[in-house]
Amino acid sequence: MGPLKHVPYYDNIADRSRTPALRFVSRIHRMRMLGTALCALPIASVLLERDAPGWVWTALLFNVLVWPQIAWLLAGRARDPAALEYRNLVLDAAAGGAWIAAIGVGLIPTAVLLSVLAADRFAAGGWRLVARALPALLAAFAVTWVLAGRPFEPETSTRTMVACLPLILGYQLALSAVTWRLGRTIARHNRELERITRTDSASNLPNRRHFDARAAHAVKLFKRSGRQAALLLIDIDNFKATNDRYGHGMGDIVVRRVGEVLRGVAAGDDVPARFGGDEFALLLAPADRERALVVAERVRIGIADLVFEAEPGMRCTVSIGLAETRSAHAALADWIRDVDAALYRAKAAGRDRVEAG
Ligand SMILES: Nc1nc2c(ncn2[C@@H]2O[C@H](COP(=O)(O)OP(=O)(O)OP(=O)(O)O)[C@@H](O)[C@H]2O)c(=O)[nH]1
Repeated sequence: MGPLKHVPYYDNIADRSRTPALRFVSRIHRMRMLGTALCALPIASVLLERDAPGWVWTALLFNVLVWPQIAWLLAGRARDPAALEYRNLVLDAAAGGAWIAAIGVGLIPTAVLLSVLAADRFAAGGWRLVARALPALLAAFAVTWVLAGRPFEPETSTRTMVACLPLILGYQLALSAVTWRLGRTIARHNRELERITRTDSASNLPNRRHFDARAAHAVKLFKRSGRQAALLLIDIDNFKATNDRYGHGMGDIVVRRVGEVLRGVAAGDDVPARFGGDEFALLLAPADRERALVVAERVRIGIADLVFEAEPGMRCTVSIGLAETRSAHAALADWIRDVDAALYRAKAAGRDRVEAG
């Protein structure tokens, strides 16, 4: 088994889909197998009519059965599988050009082959790939056409037209399905990316940027429609001492557990968030002072009651400042200033308490 370790990990077929580039190659591989098989039907129909020699049939079988596997292996082993697959797609186009010449430019199969070749290249690499593939297609067509004695038989028999149907119906549908699946994957990735950009990874809570946007919106809503909201700033008490005594790792666990308490307390449109460092925020919307005081007390007690398995003797308390929206708040910063002042009073009064501003 020694030499195996020199083989790239994606040499194992089951591993091929592990990178985006190889997923791309794998998608093209499946489409190539389907496409070449379906393209072969009208080509074979014309070759039968033209009584083509054995070596032409061998070339067709090679193109349908062997070439997709070679392309797949080459792309899988390449340093840059996607770049190699683009080259393979250009070779596919050249093969297409040669077959169009071999069938004497039969009108219907030529039109269908050209449309599939163009759509496929466009789906994989846009206009650039179409522009790269076109000269290869034309060159292969010209060489084959001259070598084959310039055959030109545009009429298409009924059988060849019927042989085009699976390509027209099946392949275009398969290509649409691939494009649709790709669109769904991109949409899912975008959602995940958006979630990551608004989440603080240590506490798994929305981050300051997201919080600021939601709190600023709450200020606007209050001005526009009088919808009351309340803001809590929650600061861990003596967190530096906790870090010094139990280690930074335990401090990180505290941050995560505080996040869990805030998430558990938040309801409806409330926004729990990591405000920064050892400070957290909870936007309650809608909320009057009464609800804010009740929720703040639940947060304070919830955190004071936390038990840490790794350090059963460790306790964590928080000081909380709160204020509801007021007409004096021209902007979010004014609201935060009020809440901060209340928090300062809670710290000054001995910590582990709630103060309303
Ligand atoms: N482990 C850990 N520590 C953090 C994190 N964020 C901030 N801290 C620490 O939190 C501590 C905050 O210290 P201070 O601002 O002095 O406040 P404090 O010690 O909590 O004291 P008071 O707020 O006055 O009760 C600093 O030592 C920071 O390094 C974090 O994500 N993980």
